[in-house]
Amino acid sequence: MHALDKRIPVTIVTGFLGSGKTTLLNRILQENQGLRIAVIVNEFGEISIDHELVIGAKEEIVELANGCVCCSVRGDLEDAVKNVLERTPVPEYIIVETTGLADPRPVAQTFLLDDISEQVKLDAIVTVVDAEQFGRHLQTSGTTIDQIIAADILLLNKTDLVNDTQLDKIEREILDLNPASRILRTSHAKADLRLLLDVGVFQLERMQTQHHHDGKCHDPHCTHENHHSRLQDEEISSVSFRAARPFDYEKLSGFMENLPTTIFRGKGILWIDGYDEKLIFHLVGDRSQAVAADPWKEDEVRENRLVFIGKRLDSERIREQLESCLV
Ligand SMILES: Nc1nc2c(ncn2[C@@H]2O[C@H](COP(=O)(O)OP(=O)(O)OP(=O)(O)O)[C@@H](O)[C@H]2O)c(=O)[nH]1
Repeated sequence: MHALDKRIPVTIVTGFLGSGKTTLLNRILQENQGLRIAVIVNEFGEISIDHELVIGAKEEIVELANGCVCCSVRGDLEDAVKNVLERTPVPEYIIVETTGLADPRPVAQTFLLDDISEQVKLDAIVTVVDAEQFGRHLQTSGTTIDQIIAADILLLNKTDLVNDTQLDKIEREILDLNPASRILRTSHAKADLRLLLDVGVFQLERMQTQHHHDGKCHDPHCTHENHHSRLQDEEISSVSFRAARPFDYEKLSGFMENLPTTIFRGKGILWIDGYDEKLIFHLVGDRSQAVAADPWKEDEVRENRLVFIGKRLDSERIREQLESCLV
């Protein structure tokens, strides 16, 4: 901590869907066990899943399950920050993980409000970039560009999935958009946390001078409607599915192998017939992964929770198909 400034540092972690934000968050929580970190997560979609995917420090997590992504989150975020500041003992550090579809700048504005900035100082906006999906993400959503432009620090993540030539090319593209950003290359978000936390690199000027590339939302107090309609322009939506019965493994595998290509992110906590463990499911682009987690606890109500995010999704059809995979 800087000796003269006693305010609590805040890091905003942003980055497109599936880029590795929660992976980074878990790394920070695991490696910084001595530090009292409060975490505020905000996710896209009505079903809360992220909460469970963040390891440890559960009681320190405040979740903003607002179903939408955006600017209107500021009111909720303000409340969440105030709530965190009222805790005893007060946290020594705050991390906010935005949804993959959020422009981090309105989130950052919250920390510049007078009553909050007395106690809290914005340390850095950290943007996680998925090196493998970078090109696709740029095409999918203008938000990717917003997130890169807003970054003080960029984590070029998933370096294990692409070669050095590709990484150099992405780095050049990033620097074209944001020449002042610091870029750290990482695999599984393994960054040196000394370069990431409490580094004091947030630049107010960046927020004031650089505006949206698409001509929308120039006002820092931009409205929910504004951002919401932008998502509609981009036709991005989410489909949530919840069921109190288990999935049949074979049927579900068949469904997952034939997902529409317009889905670019999926995640879920799965209850599979015959398995005692929860299965954590991730889909990013066309790469999917299912990992066994802790067993269901005896007093825990078993259920399936899944969310898919993509463009022009036929939600009825996806729900029907999932329904037919249940036992
Ligand atoms: N191969 C590889 N996989 C990674 C890396 N980082 C994260 N992943 C995987 O990518 C998937 C998504 O990671 P998350 O950390 O959940 O991504 P996120 O940005 O929090 O996702 P959203 O909350 O949906 O925006 C998971 O399956 C991770 O295990 C990496 O560097 N390499």
